[in-house]
Amino acid sequence: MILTQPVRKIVPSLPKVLKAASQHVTKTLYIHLDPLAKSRLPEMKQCLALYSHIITNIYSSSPSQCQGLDVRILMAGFKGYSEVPCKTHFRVDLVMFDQARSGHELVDLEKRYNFFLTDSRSQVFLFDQTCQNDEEVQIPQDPTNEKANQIYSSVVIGGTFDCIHGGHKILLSEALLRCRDRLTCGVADGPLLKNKTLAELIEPCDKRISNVRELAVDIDPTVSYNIVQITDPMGPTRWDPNMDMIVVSEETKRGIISINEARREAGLKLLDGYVIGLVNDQLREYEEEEMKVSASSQRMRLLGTVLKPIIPNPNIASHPHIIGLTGGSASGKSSVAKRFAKLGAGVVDCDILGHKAYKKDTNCYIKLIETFGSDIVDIDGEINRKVLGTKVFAEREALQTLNNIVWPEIGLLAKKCINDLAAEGFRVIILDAAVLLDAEWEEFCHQVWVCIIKRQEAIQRIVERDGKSQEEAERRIDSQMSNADRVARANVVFCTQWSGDYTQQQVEKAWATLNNYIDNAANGYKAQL
Ligand SMILES: CC(=O)SCCNC(=O)CCNC(=O)[C@H](O)C(C)(C)COP(=O)(O)OP(=O)(O)OC[C@H]1O[C@@H](n2cnc3c(N)ncnc32)[C@H](O)[C@@H]1OP(=O)(O)O
Repeated sequence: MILTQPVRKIVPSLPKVLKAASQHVTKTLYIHLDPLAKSRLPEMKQCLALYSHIITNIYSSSPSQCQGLDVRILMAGFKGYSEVPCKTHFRVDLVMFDQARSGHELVDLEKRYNFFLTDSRSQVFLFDQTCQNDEEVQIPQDPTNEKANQIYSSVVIGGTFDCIHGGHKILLSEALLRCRDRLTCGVADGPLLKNKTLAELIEPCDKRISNVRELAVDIDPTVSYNIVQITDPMGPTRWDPNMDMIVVSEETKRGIISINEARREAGLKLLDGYVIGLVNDQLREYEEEEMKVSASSQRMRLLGTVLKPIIPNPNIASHPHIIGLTGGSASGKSSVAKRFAKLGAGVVDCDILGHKAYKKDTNCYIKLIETFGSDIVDIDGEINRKVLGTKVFAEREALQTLNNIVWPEIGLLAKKCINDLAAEGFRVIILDAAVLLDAEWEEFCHQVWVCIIKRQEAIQRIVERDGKSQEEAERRIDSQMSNADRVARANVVFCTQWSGDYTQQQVEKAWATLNNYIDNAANGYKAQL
């Protein structure tokens, strides 16, 4: 979409222009500022503040006006190059103008923007003289950002850049607006991610670096990029002499002081700082999510959605649909299974089957006593799980021996339960198994769903629920597979860290998607017949 109206009128008209434009787009909406829109502007200094204002407004209102679209503002128009963005990363199918033009102006515009298009030659004029009655926006003055109006050779930014959102795009654009030659971008990794919400869902650093690069080069191919992994908060600002200015958010502005202290000590030029405000999240529905646009909230919204494509399992019948539900100790797996049961799923609790597997006088029972000694037998003649647990959780090999004895038996019992539930008419069966992935029971399932919880929270739950000491709880968690490894094998992830309502909405989201998936698979099958 080409913004052609005078720049001072762009902001007031944004909600309706963005909404109208988004009706024509399914994936990416590029926004370009026509150079003529800049006519009658005062001096350049004030322009930068106005451009920041326009960019911030577009990115903060686009989530609600252009839901689901990847909105990208091309920097060329704001930096005074009219023809740079002719090679956008994604193909441009349609050119839109924010207002209708007449006569020679139209011919001129058409000529100028034909370069955007590849094979299709469509154009749309969104409004007939959109903003005649709209007020002109006043150029915002920001006394806290003294350096807001300067252009620098080398600019630096930093962040995690997970689930790229409007806040990241504002940070990047504000930096590019003031950057002439080189932009350094530090992408946080390793210890910097330790305390992040749902850190297991953060994309690998390589992927985040390539996402930032792809976006940055797309919106501004005129500068050179130095996009690097950082594992401490200062990254290359600690030693790189070729840096002039840093753009930070309200939350990280104190970082400028420590960076400049380190640079002073190293005898390096101090950095000027430019601070951008935090953007409110217009899509926020739950109080558990942050007020500002944040990757943490974006990750929270991934819970209950399909993160890894579902690959049909040829080893099992397509009906009933079997979900392997697993998670670390105290991850809330069984409570999630109960929620699915209420929605209509059949649940096979492998923990209960485990008890059944070594009931008195069964084969497993005899083998366990032979292997672990008669002291695991309680006065009632049954296996004392606490005693057995103490033996096996203290030693990896002993646990492996126990698993080798009981898993085949639990597996047989689970298959029988699945068949019984299918005969009762359940079309979805949840196989609730604590160590499903260790046992490689994915082969019995159509999908794997995983519950995760922060390590600290799991430890606290084990201490409170099972009466274990802090050390015992830590040992139990550390002896299990990590959340990151579980997530890597999961189609859907849940987290019970917040309120019951927040867990319930994850469960309902997953249930709705699953039922759609099963219906579509069934329809596809019928269509093939
Ligand atoms: C493939 C499967 O997932 S089958 C279901 C899991 N069961 C098994 O693997 C059978 C072997 N385990 C057992 O017999 C028992 O768990 C025992 C004897 C080791 C301990 O019994 P208990 O003291 O009653 O503890 P409990 O059964 O509640 O297990 C405690 C935690 O250990 C974990 N755990 C259970 N079995 C195993 C195992 N084989 N390997 C590693 N961790 C395990 C679970 O995460 C469980 O945590 P949770 O209840 O918070 O989810």
